[in-house]
Amino acid sequence: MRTEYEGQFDEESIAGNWLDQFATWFADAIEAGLPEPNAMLLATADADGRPSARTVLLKGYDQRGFTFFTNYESRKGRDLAGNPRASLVFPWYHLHRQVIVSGAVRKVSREETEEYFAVRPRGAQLGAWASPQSSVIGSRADLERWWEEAGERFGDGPVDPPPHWGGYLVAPDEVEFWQGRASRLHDRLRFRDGKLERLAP
Ligand SMILES: Cc1cc2nc3c(=O)[nH]c(=O)nc-3n(C[C@H](O)[C@H](O)[C@H](O)COP(=O)(O)O)c2cc1C
Ligand code: PXP
Repeated sequence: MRTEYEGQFDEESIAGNWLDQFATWFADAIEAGLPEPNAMLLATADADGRPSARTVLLKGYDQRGFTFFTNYESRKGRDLAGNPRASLVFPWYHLHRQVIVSGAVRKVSREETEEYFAVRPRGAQLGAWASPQSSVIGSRADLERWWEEAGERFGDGPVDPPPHWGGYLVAPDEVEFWQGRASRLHDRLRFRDGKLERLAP
């Protein structure tokens, strides 16, 4: 398999900062009808440097960075407790683009978690209570029973976020915008320390 990439991206056309450039490319990804344009790979490492990666959904971004929500006691949550740094990759292959972020990670405020949790479908809210994310469990039936039990506990009332569930903010040290080009001579432009740098492909 071999795909030749086409595109052009240069110091003239890139925005003056990572945030504006990300907003432009994210809008392009949505406009292009990519499946789950807000899906991003999240790489973490534990305190011994053992890496792991998985997909999470971007739920917000602004000058501070990129936000996603998860279980704080999951593998990624444990990794981030011991080593609060991460890398994100937006894999927009159909556009021959990727955006790569790396930076420090911190939890968002409880208010921000509550605000987001409130707009999730009730089934997913109960799922957050039911699932001991990343733990080995006995069966699918156990999981469904825990979900039913959570539903019974909350009855018809609102479901609060579990204490072990919430958002993380990845505050970027660097953000790379990668545009595929012919002959593997891709464009790689990176914002770091407020400076724009070009990297070899
Ligand atoms: C498209 C997609 C989006 C996902 N989004 C999230 C998410 O936003 N938060 C989350 O906790 N898990 C999400 N998951 C599940 C994770 O990939 C992963 O299985 C889970 O978080 C457990 O990861 P861990 O054991 O490495 O902590 C998503 C999976 C896919 C395929
Ligand atoms: N938590 C889990 C386990 C998920 O699988 C996902 C998305 O697949 C999410 C959280 C985040 O998405 P949402 O808040 O839209 O359910």
